[in-house]
Amino acid sequence: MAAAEDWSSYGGQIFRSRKPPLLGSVVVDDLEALMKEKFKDNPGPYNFVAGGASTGVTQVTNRKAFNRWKIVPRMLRDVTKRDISVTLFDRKLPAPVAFSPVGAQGIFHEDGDLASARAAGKLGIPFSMSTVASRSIGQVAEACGTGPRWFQLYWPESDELTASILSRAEAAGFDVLLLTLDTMRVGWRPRDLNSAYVPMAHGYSAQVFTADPVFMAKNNLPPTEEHAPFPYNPHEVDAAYLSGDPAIKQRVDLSLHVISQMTNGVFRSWEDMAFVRKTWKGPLLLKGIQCVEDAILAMEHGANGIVVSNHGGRQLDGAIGSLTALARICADPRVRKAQQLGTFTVLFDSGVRSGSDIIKAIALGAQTVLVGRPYVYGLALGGEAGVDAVMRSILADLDISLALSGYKSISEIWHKRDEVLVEDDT
Ligand SMILES: Cc1cc2nc3c(=O)[nH]c(=O)nc-3n(C[C@H](O)[C@H](O)[C@H](O)COP(=O)(O)O)c2cc1C
Ligand SMILES: O=C(O)C(=O)c1ccccc1
Repeated sequence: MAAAEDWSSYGGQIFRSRKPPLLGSVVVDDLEALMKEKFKDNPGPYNFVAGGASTGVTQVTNRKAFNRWKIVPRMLRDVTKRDISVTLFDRKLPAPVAFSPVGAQGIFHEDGDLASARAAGKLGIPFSMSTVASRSIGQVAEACGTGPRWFQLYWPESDELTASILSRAEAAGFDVLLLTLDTMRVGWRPRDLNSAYVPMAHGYSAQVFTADPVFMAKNNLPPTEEHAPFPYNPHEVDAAYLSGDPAIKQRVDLSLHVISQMTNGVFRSWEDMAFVRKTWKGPLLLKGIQCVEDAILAMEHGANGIVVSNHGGRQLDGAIGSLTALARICADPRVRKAQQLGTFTVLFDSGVRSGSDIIKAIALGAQTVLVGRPYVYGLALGGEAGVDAVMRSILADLDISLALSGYKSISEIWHKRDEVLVEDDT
């Protein structure tokens, strides 16, 4: 592992360069607006990433939940030397930060998932590859380089297919599995409905499957590493499909078969978990947990941890804010004890945008947070370099915020919840 980076120096580099930051702003909301502008003639991909479920209230609640807690900074403490690294599953990570799994990245940039995986790998931050990625398992694994590789599973109906995907992910060096539970069917998303656009229907999220021998054998085809092109125009894809263009027709039809395998409205049960637990030997985390009872059930069914998440407010509208759920789950003495013993790991996502957000999540009991939309805006605006810029900004903000709070390390924050935070929703 390289010498610890001084993440806080990122701002100084910008000032010395006398040039605005790479993407024009280091503010996530600005990047969202810049992406909207860039995609104004083809708004589907922007609507897809920026939108939430139904009225959008849970997406807003996720952000508001952070405001319910405030950090109480301490002065005159020796925090010149700090360490924002953490250890997860016996591996040292540079920061308590990972990439959330995001499907269909090929709709945002020509390099798709490869750009994000390369940026993650060079930073040494875990990249979570989605089941509905736009590139194959082998391609993403290579792009991660020496960085940690996590794999996210949307649970296929066929056990044979599940076993095939998991064994290929393991063979490609993915060593942590996130099993997403909150998307047995995709939520009601008005923005996607209004633009009549989802990437699945255009063949941008089937590459894990089209490279899979079991899936392709069921369709009487050989596995392929090919992927859909960029730039693309969904109207051209539709027109080609309707006119019977055989290549496009095959891509879209296979993509529809993928949907019929998962996110298809067939809901699984806790009993079904035994198969995934038996099939995946490494750490297994359940993504989408929002209450204490389900965290305990996760433990009882042999999961090694959870990702407290509401999918960035994209699934159940009106759901509890994810940070509020985190606080309730980690206040439970059984969860806390298992975390301390190292037998259960609690990660968090949905709404993380800044360094202070990360400090709050850690103080409330998360061991690492995942970041979703912010890096996608970086990808859409600047490919690999754009993703790198977004993540470096968040890490710099985290390191500086840790110092200004008067703490030296992430574990100090984790152990001192009552000292670090006060409840105050002004
Ligand atoms: C465009 C997009 C695609 C996503 N695709 C997946 C996916 O394939 N699998 C998954 O488990 N979660 C997926 N998510 C949810 C993220 O993993 C994560 O839970 C969420 O984005 C976190 O909230 P944030 O965007 O506010 O950081 C997706 C989110 C977005 C924005
Ligand atoms: O949009 C999502 O949140 C998501 O999980 C997904 C589902 C299918 C394809 C791409 C992304």
